[in-house]
Amino acid sequence: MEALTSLKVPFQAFSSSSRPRSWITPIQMNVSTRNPFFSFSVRAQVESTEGSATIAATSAESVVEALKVKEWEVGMFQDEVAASQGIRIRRRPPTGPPLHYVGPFEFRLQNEGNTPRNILEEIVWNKDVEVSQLKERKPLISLKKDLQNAPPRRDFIGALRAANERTGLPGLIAEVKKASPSRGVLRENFDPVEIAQAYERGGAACLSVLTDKKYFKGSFENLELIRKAGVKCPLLCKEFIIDAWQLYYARIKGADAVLLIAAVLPDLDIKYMIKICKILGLAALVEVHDEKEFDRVLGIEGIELIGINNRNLETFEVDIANTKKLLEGERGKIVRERNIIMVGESGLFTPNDIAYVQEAGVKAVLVGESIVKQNDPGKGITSLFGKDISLS
Ligand SMILES: O=P(O)(O)OC[C@@H](O)[C@@H](O)c1c[nH]c2ccccc12
Repeated sequence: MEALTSLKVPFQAFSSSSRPRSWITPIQMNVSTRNPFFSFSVRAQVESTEGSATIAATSAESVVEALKVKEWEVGMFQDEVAASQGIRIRRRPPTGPPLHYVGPFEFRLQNEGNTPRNILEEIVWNKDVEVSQLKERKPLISLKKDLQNAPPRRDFIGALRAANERTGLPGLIAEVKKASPSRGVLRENFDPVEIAQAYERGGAACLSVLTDKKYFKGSFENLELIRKAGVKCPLLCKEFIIDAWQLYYARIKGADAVLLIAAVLPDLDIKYMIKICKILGLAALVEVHDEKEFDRVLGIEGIELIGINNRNLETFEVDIANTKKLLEGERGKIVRERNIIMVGESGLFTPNDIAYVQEAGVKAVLVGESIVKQNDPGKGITSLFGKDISLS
């Protein structure tokens, strides 16, 4: 009997899954080559991004099978935790239980239908694949090294507060957005740097840069280009974040803030990511859409910036009354007591809209469509607020 604890083998090597989500560390391995048969037994610790467990097996096939079963069970457990918090978005398409799974029957039923239930779920499933491929090319260890060369961080929240005090209006986060799944292409002649500079001249406090390619025609290149062009407004990396690896990546590419979507992330993920953001010096804009998400987020310590999305990301319905509804009563009181900056997001087109969400209690707004569509996006800001809010 020999103990092998240093060997780490990606589970991917054994499974048909293309995502290296688990690792096996043999605890004990016993190989016998006595004739006429070759035999072995193994006890191993399985670690995955979702948890860990011990397995025992006596043949190569059963090791593979036991690993598949464990990985599947851990994934199921994660989905259950998310569902218990009211999260409807599943992180990955269900794969179905492994062939020899012996477990509660209802698990089998839950796995039926592996098409996404809505656009947000589709985006998240695609993002999961995209991020695991990026991670293979650039593991966290090498990203951490690149951190030294990341551009200096700027104070995203400070810029919003300052703008609010300077103008008496909500601080503007102006969005560099070429397209969206709900609206299609918003602007054909799209020069991200030109738009960013026009926003800055027009009086934006901060900018939001879409980096998702597939659904929003954005890119990390746009973020980098804007940062390198010398735009001083702090930058929000507008991405679907599902893995802490993306926080490091965003920081290296020049982001000063990131978006965390409560409809996608369970509480523990949000807590963990907020901690990493603090270490990296990134501000976190935590986005909610309904009361339940808002209450979950208010239960998490250390949150300074919360966005209320007026757009339902599952149905695309937009209603700016959502901001008002969520800030009424007790929730609004908690926000004021804790000095949390609230951001009104989406569907804001006119000075009346701005006044309406400001009255509801926001100190900042996030606006894309109405200003990015204008020939001169800087002038778009003036018409959005009904007055010139530029510094000059
Ligand atoms: O273009 P609008 O309606 O002004 O919306 C901007 C912004 O709120 C929206 O792009 C947004 C808010 N939360 C998101 C999450 C993912 C993608 C996009 C978004």
